[in-house]
Amino acid sequence: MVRIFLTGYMGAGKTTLGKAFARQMNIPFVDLDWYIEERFHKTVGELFTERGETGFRELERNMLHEVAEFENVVISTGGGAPCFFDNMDFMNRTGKTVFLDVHPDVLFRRLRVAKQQRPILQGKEDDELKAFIVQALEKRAPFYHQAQYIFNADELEDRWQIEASVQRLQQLLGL
Ligand SMILES: Nc1ncnc2c1ncn2[C@@H]1O[C@H](COP(=O)(O)OP(=O)(O)O)[C@@H](O)[C@H]1O
Ligand SMILES: O=C(O)C1=C[C@@H](OP(=O)(O)O)[C@@H](O)[C@H](O)C1
Ligand SMILES: [Mg+2]
Repeated sequence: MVRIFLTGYMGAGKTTLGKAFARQMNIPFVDLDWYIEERFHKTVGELFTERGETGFRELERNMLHEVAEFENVVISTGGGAPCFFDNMDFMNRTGKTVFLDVHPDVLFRRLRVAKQQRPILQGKEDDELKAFIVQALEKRAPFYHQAQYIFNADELEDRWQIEASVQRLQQLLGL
């Protein structure tokens, strides 16, 4: 039985790599944000607005516990999930955890064109976004570094890079 949790900052490629990796492994893929959106019939942005971040983090934890019941699955978590409650411990107990480590410059490049869907980043100008990413990474690093595996995910820009990353991840996990 394999249960793999992909963690890392927004834009690290958890969703992109998780999906491709699950396909290669021929097992189901669950993206925690998508799971939440389907369960609640609302976007992550709407849930943030309605419940505030505190309310979102509570339901995120509950949904994490729900998806961790699945067997033979690749789960991409939201970037904040490992940093609240005992979520990181919980994931380490129930599966293999991977931190997708990406250079802040790469995160910035990816996120400046994809910040709209991410409530925490909305409305930030480039300079502010860059500084915000660097600061947030510093705060979150102690949580991310509790993962059992660290994987460099700087190169996910096209189909070939994604495929190469999938192979590398399989090797890292010995699968
Ligand atoms: N197929 C792709 N080709 C090029 N860039 C992509 C592709 N998929 C994702 N990206 C870029 O990589 C970023 C990270 O994607 P995503 O998987 O959503 O990260 P995460 O789930 O960790 O937040 C995206 O915001 C986008 O900029
Ligand atoms: O880092 C965060 O706090 C968040 C990351 C998002 O997921 P992605 O990392 O998949 O963008 C999503 O859960 C929410 O917008 C909050
Ligand atoms: Mg994602």
